[in-house]
Amino acid sequence: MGQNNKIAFHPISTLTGECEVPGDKSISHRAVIFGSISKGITEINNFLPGLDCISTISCFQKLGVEIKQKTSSTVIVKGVGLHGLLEPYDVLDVGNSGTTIRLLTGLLSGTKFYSVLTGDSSIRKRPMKRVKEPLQQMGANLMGRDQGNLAPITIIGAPLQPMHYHSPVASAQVKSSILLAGLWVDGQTVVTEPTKSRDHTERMYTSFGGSLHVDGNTVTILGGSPKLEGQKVNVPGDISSAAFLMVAASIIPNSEICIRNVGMNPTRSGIVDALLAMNADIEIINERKYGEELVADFIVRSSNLIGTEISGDIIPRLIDEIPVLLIAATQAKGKTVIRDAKELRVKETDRIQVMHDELLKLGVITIPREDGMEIDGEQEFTSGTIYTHHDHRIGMCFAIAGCVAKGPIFIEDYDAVKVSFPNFTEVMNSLGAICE
Ligand SMILES: O=C(O)C1=C[C@@H](OP(=O)(O)O)[C@@H](O)[C@H](O)C1
Ligand SMILES: C=C(OP(=O)(O)O)C(=O)O
Repeated sequence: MGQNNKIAFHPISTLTGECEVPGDKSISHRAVIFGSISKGITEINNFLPGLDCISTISCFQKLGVEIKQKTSSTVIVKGVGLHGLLEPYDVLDVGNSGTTIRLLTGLLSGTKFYSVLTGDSSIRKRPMKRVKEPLQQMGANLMGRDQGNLAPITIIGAPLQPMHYHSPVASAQVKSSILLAGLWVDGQTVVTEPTKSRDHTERMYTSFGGSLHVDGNTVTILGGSPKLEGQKVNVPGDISSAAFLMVAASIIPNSEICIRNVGMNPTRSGIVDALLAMNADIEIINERKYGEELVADFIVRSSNLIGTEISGDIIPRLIDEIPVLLIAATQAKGKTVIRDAKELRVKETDRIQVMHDELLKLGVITIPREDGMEIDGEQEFTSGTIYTHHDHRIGMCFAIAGCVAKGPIFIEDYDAVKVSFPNFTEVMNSLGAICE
């Protein structure tokens, strides 16, 4: 492990200032995807230059799309149209990105060519059955390890049929994978979810000129190779990245920060609701439309948090923020209970187990459950060393913990944060964090 792959976050007495977080990861992926399958130029501003989104760019370059990063966060895509994608000359490597592998499996299922998708050791453990089964029902010809349930996934493009899929999980990756496959279908593709998951695919498809119908938790798309046109996409700041700063300002005493231009899509804003339920001091100002999305500025001040229960329909609206909510819960008065969040077990890591194990290294006790966790508040972090298991969100959780610990927290494999928040250290430093 290189020297700069381990870092220490030290306790601090205040977090103050103004900042922005980088562009939304989910929206950045989709802007590259829709830009590639549209005709004409797509300009993406405030693109997230995180490793996951760079993986999406590199996959589409191998599929014959010209994509240039004018600056790290300004991307120009020369769209080739759905039928202009070319058989890739090599295996498509999605790196650490679950979104890329699930969405591309759907999109590539309807081509006329052969392609193979793989990724890092975490990706090769993550379930692909959730997209493989519905896509096979549509006629997709997919193979992979463990009877097609694990990457590497081989796709032999095939004609696809209309389908109404009732998804057992509320997953935007499953929904989007099927909808992207549905673009090839002569007829309707319908997806119904148990609870509504993030709807960035639906919003962006519409802004590129596609038409679909949303009725509650059901989305219907009329395929047959729609005519999509390149667009200018302005990506809002990622609320999942802002979540780390919101929790930090809430638990570090004497803090007041302003985070500008944060995405406030209602299918993503569960973190705000959960923190408000915990008595956080969050002021939401300048709420405004931002293309198809909503953004706002957040003022967050320190507060005396109280424990809460987080379960049910809110879970898909804050699934990636649960690890950092656990950090907030350690500093709250009373118990916090997380339920209905079994999905955490199939993310970059098993985030229930990893949070339990790494918190324990710092003297914080939790009770892991199959679908969540129980955690008592008013627990102190001792100084110590934790390991990210190459999960970006785990790394950032413990950076925040270090700010309120009794002594420094050392984070091994810290580079993982580059997956979604490449300038996390710089932003934290600008607000007064001490790390080295
Ligand atoms: O579609 C997306 O961009 C994402 C969907 C979510 O995963 P699931 O669809 O598996 O819930 C989320 O955890 C992931 O970070 C990004
Ligand atoms: C789960 C995540 O992403 P993905 O599924 O795209 O790897 C995440 O960013 O927390």
